[in-house]
Amino acid sequence: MGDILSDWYFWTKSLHIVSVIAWMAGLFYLPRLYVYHVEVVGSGNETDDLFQTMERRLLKAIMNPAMISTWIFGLCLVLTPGVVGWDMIWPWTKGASVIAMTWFHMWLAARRKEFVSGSNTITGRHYRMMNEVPTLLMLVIVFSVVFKF
Ligand code: HEM
Repeated sequence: MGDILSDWYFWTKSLHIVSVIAWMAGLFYLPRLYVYHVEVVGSGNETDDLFQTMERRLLKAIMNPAMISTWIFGLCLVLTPGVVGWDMIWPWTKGASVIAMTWFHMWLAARRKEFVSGSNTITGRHYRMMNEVPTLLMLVIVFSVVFKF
């Protein structure tokens, strides 16, 4: 198993990074859609339906598969011999941040259901603030994997 993962290391890492790019694109864009949905569109009109369609497709067709493949290739990298040293700090800061990023994804998915039922109570300002969460986590993750402190 270890030998196979070592042979495939460059493939796994490339596919991990491609998946991360797709996931992050959605994590940055979906809260922006929510800001416009709350502040400009409102609920119970044709544009509301259009935004709900865009939000559903972004989450289901791009973000969910991208999150799953980021985790699969990321865990393959964790299992590749010599990649992670658990006595270092970086795997722990990265691990905590990817768990937080996954929580943020689930939080966005739960908010989408509120738009569907017309029961959203969160303000545009709150969504703007939440929009900074993936940026902060991305900084911790990238500095962790590159500096490997
Ligand atoms: C979802 C769970 C994740 C796991 C289990 C995971 C795990 C890993 C591991 C073990 C490596 C290998 C480091 C090496 O080859 O030395 C890696 C590389 C990398 N990860 Fe992740 N990762 C995850 C999510 C993320 C996320 C969300 C991002 C970006 C926001 C990210 C960005 C990167 C980058 C840029 C690299 C390449 C670093 C380099 O080669 O210098 N990962 N990941």
